[in-house]
Amino acid sequence: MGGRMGVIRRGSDVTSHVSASKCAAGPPCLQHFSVIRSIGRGAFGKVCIVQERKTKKYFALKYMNKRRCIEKGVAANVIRELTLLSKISHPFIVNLWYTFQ
Ligand SMILES: Nc1ncnc2c1ncn2[C@@H]1O[C@H](COP(=O)(O)OP(=O)(O)OP(=O)(O)O)[C@@H](O)[C@H]1O
Repeated sequence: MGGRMGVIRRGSDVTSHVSASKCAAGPPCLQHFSVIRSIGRGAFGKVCIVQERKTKKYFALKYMNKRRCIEKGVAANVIRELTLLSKISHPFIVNLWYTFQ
């Protein structure tokens, strides 16, 4: 997905996610998921439910336009959020499962 990055989260109400043959065994990428439907929108990204082709589990995928984040001066904030989420495990905070771009 050129110019965009995806963040895979697993939320309390969205639990479960592919494998396009070429990258089935590789690192997570958009081709590993089927997009089900849009569920939300934030200041710099959109969120949709996706299903992992291999496991059939559903996740919330947040995707954003990298150029727009840079132009608006929020890239550092996005990276800070990702860094924090990757270290946090709490029942009241969405868990970060994968990131890719
Ligand atoms: N894991 C999730 N499960 C269900 N819905 C979600 C999940 N993550 C995000 N959403 C929905 O998508 C919306 C946008 O989320 P997003 O994280 O992009 O923005 P935000 O945190 O609300 O605001 P900001 O853009 O300022 O960070 C949320 O308000 C929520 O409705």
